[in-house]
Amino acid sequence: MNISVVGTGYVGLVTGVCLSEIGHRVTCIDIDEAKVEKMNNGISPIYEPGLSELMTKNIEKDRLFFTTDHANGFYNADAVYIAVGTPEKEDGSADMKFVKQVAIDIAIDVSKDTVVVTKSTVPVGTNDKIKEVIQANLVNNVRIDVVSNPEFLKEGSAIEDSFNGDRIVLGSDSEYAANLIEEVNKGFGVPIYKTDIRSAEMIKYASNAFLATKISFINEIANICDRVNANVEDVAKGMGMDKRIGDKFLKAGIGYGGSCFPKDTKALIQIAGNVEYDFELLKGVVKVNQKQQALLLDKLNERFDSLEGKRIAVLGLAFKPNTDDMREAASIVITNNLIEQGAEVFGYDPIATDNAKTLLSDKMVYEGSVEAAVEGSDATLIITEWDEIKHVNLEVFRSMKYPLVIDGRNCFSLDKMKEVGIEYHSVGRPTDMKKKDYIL
Ligand SMILES: NC(=O)c1ccc[n+]([C@@H]2O[C@H](COP(=O)([O-])OP(=O)(O)OC[C@H]3O[C@@H](n4cnc5c(N)ncnc54)[C@H](O)[C@@H]3O)[C@@H](O)[C@H]2O)c1
Ligand SMILES: O=c1ccn([C@@H]2O[C@H](COP(=O)(O)OP(=O)(O)O[C@H]3O[C@H](CO)[C@@H](O)[C@H](O)[C@H]3O)[C@@H](O)[C@H]2O)c(=O)[nH]1
Repeated sequence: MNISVVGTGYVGLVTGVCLSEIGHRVTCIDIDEAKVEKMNNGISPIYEPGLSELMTKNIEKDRLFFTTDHANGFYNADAVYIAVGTPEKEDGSADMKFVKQVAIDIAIDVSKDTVVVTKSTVPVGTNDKIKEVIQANLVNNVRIDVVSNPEFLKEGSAIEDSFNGDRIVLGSDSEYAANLIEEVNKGFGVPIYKTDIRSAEMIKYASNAFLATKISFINEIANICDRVNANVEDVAKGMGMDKRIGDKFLKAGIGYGGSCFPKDTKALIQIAGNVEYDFELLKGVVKVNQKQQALLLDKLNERFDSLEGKRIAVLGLAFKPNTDDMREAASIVITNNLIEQGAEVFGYDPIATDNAKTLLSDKMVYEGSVEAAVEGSDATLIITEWDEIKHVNLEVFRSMKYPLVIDGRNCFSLDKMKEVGIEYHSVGRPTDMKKKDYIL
């Protein structure tokens, strides 16, 4: 089929590339000229494992195109996918300005019967509004149906998730449109769940809120483990063996970041508030996450009287491994605070440094390797569990002024760190060693 995808961010580009991989003719549209020029030259504007290769392959097969021109991009489209951003507004609600603009673009430029498919995460009721806006501005005499098709991919494994997802959710009030989009997705071989529009929209928010709840829950348990000398990794393993609980998303650390959980939890609180419902549990989840992001700072401040003039190495800046995405990364809160306290901060990330430079303080120093960041530092903080960081030769920490590692992602074995003689603090795992016990 002929498909247009509007927005070529993490969701739009992955969607467009994967739809072309299963045989559709896909045109991706973006208003960002620099991005479109890059993509037309076969370069992916984002880092996502496997994306560049699939992109090049499908451009060469003549079934993947990029343009800034909506009319050209919509030409002959059987379906138009909306994949633009829905960022957080100041009050926590989702900003629909990009989605609204796309609805108007569709109304003006679509020239044949089309199914509009919303991939963006949008508040309950938005797809009905999208249809209203399109109908109110429609230039040509064409039929428009709407399908809510929320996206569940994770950054860093987006391609893998697209072909091996747990489900594809399609919400529509038109049987014809739902069946057409079911047909479009058949090539993914992922189970398809059809429902009404509002339930589909709610499935997305409820799923993200539930996953965020699991993370905040295990982080609270970790904080208690810290105080009672239990090991949260063993606790999570033992809990996860119960199939009703499941073993996923129980990794304790310094909280969730990224472009989705932080904004979607707040948006759901607003969605509930709009119908006078106080979502108390989710408010707690958000509060716990804010507290958790400061955990490494608390541990560091307990350890030093003052951070003034201290050299602190920060390993990992992206919000999670295998992505260059810095949105809502814990590194933002942590490095800003360190710099405010007068520390000199030396950061290293294998991929996200360019994006970090646009977001972090200009007092940050960026190094090209773990070794360079760590050397001569008073403390090393681990923020993102990149493989390169998890598998670093532990001897590297001996090049610090004093080998003190505070790990927000539980990357290293407690026994190994003790054996090598590194003062090591992690999240929810017992540390029985005092400073004097460490080999210098
Ligand atoms: N990032 C994720 O992992 C993820 C996963 C699932 C769902 N989502 C949801 O998907 C949506 C998109 O997220 P993202 O991270 O891909 O966003 P993004 O910010 O990375 O990309 C959005 C793109 O849309 C383009 N755009 C804006 N207005 C446009 C217009 N009128 N016409 C054409 N292009 C336009 C922007 O230039 C940008 O390239 C959001 O609602 C998000 O919540 C994101
Ligand atoms: O056990 C865990 C799992 C994750 N995280 C953190 O949670 C955040 C989000 O991680 P992840 O969910 O893997 O990445 P995202 O790309 O943000 O994906 C989430 O958000 C997307 C956007 O809505 C959804 O599509 C995905 O299904 C959902 O997992 C990151 O900061 C992780 O470090 C933890 O702290 N502990």
